[in-house]
Amino acid sequence: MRVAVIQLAYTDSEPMAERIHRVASLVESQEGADLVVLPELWSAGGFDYPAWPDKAQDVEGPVAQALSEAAANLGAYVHAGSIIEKSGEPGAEGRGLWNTSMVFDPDGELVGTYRKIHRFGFGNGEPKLLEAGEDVVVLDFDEPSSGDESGSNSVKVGLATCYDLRFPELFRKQVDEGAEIFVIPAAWPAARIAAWRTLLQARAIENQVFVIACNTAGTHAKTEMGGNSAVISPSGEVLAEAGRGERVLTLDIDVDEVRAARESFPVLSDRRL
Ligand SMILES: O=C(O)CCC(=O)C(=O)O
Repeated sequence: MRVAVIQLAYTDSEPMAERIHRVASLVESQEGADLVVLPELWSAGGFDYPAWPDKAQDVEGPVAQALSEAAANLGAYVHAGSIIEKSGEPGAEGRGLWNTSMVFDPDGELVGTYRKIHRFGFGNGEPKLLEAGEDVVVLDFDEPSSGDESGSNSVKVGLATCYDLRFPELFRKQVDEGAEIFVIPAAWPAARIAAWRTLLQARAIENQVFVIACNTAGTHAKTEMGGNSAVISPSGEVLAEAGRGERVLTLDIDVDEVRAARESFPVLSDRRL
């Protein structure tokens, strides 16, 4: 499976409509990719809290339309990062806004959404403005190359977002639902990038999965983003890693390595529940 991780940089001065257009073109240019991944809240601005209500949209809004079209034109799965989702239903706390990831299939169909469960901000930002997601999401992707020995040719992909990375129990739940890859878009600041790198490796090692993590670059809302998007193997090897600036990481991963790692070192079967 060829993966393209688009570590996007943006500033406060780029209007949202232009950014959507730029990002959709970048996605479409990833020829040969089977899965393209974008960062968290790139359209609304990860730390631009005051802008969120105005930039909120539903899962059929401008970001969804542009990325659905890009996925279909490219013929690849696209994890569109996340949007500030505004829904007609208010939600448990009456706010009606969520930090929601969207995934499109190679026909451009929306095949999954994930509402971020752990809200970041310690009383400000997400906990003040957004609802918390409630559902663990693991999607089935068609594997592009031939299937494994059992004849199966689908891959199970678990979704999480940024701050969720600090909550290992979410990822264990995904593993219990069969996850072989975790896809994690983020707007993780430079100030804590050492923790990001360590936690990505930890989640890969302890769950024996591929981790595909797409962070934001650049500085917006006075917050410098940390970059260091990465793809990590089921044994914790960093297969590709970006630096601080805008960059696309492209590489092939073999999902059979997950099954092989779990067979040769069956640590998950030693869990005591
Ligand atoms: O946990 C962190 O240090 C960063 C989390 C974050 O920025 C987010 O979830 O948006």
